[in-house]
Amino acid sequence: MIRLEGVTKRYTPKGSPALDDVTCEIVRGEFVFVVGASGSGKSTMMRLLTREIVASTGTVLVAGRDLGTLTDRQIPGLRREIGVVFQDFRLLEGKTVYQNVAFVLKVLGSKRHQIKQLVPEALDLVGLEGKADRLPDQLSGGEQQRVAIARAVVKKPPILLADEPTGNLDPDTSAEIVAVLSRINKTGTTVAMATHDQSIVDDFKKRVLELKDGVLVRDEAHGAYVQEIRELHDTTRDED
Ligand SMILES: Nc1ncnc2c1ncn2[C@@H]1O[C@H](COP(=O)(O)OP(=O)(O)OP(=O)(O)O)[C@@H](O)[C@H]1O
Repeated sequence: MIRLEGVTKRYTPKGSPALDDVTCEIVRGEFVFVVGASGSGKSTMMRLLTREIVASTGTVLVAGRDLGTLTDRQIPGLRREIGVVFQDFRLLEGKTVYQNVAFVLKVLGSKRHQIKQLVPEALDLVGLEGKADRLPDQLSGGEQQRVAIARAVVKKPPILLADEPTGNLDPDTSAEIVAVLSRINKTGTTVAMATHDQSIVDDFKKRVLELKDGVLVRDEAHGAYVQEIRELHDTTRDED
């Protein structure tokens, strides 16, 4: 579904790499947290996957496409396969919740009857039933992020990328948002979420990819935000 092979990204030819020789694979249906300090390369990884930026070296494969050889005309096809959610919800302020979500389908050329079916389905999935006619400024931050998630998944993409989706939310609301992402993952969507929210990562116990200065330093199933010292002791004991 997603595969990085020896991927390095430099924003400037002589600068240090934002991603440094990263190799990893995310298979269909997985939920992965990408963690690391500010500047470690999380957003860079997300932006490579949507072909917003291109790798300096290495191969990025997404939904069966090699993004290094993708032509400009093939980019819309890639973007149909990927829903994206950001920290700053990026909603259209003058449009209602319903219109914000329907807008994506209109741009894609969906028929009216499809829009009428798919938008309420997406709003139900994120727990926004009954709020379709509100404007974004009549919603809480958590509700606005739910709209952004509904908008990302209404076209039923196989992949959902979320870049710090809880960065503007309080801890309880953050947990609700990740629960929504987890529910979407259970419908079969592959989810990758960049975050530096330690309690979220520790509570949800998903696969963790950790970046440090652009290097992938950890890839752990059911991981915590920080690698536990206890595990290191256990490993040492196992080796005795
Ligand atoms: N457009 C750009 N031009 C030049 N350097 C950039 C650009 N975008 C990011 N960088 C640099 O690349 C490195 C990785 O940045 P990136 O935004 O991927 O990190 P991050 O882990 O997402 O950080 P944060 O958690 O603060 O969003 C940083 O050193 C950053 O300064």
